[in-house]
Amino acid sequence: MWVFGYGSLVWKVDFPYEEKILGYVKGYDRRFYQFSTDHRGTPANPGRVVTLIPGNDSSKVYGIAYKIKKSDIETVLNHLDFREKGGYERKTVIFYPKDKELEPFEMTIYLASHNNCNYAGPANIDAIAEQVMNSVGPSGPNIDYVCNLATAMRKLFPNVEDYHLFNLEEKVLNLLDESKSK
Ligand SMILES: N[C@@H](CCC(=O)N[C@@H](CS)C(=O)NCC(=O)O)C(=O)O
Repeated sequence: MWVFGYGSLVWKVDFPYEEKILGYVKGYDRRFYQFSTDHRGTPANPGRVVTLIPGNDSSKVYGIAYKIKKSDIETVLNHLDFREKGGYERKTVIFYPKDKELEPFEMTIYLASHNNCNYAGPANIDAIAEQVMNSVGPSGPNIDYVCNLATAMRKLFPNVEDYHLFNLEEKVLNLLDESKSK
């Protein structure tokens, strides 16, 4: 079994896997449109984390496909179902390896759709940055989530642009600098 990571599963891999492949899924865009009340925020002060929203024919979301050993599947799925309990559901998508020698194949993805209870939806990027700056949850500050993802994506896919992610990272880091200079 394969699982696709496009958010915290890119930089926080707390489950066993036997192989990983870089690549992308088509027809989606990665957006900070999901409230996090159990990892990067609280019910009273939710943070914002990523999900995937329908994009256009040229949309691609890059990430990592992890191959789960047969004997680990039940344990890993139980673990990820709990970790992603804040509104994510398992879906099946086609994964396109970055290595064109490899054929596309089906795999599992955790996706928070627009009708889940924690769906935050679109917002002004400055408002999202403010929310990130002011949110912390059981897994740590929301700013760490944004910066860890941006850093990991730059390292793994140095030639891939993700304006939404890197613009948010820049806004959040600017707010951090301003708060330090006060
Ligand atoms: N399904 C996404 C993960 C989305 C996500 O980041 N989920 C949050 C739940 S709010 C998470 O696991 N956070 C762990 C953390 O913030 O440390 C992926 O494929 O990477």
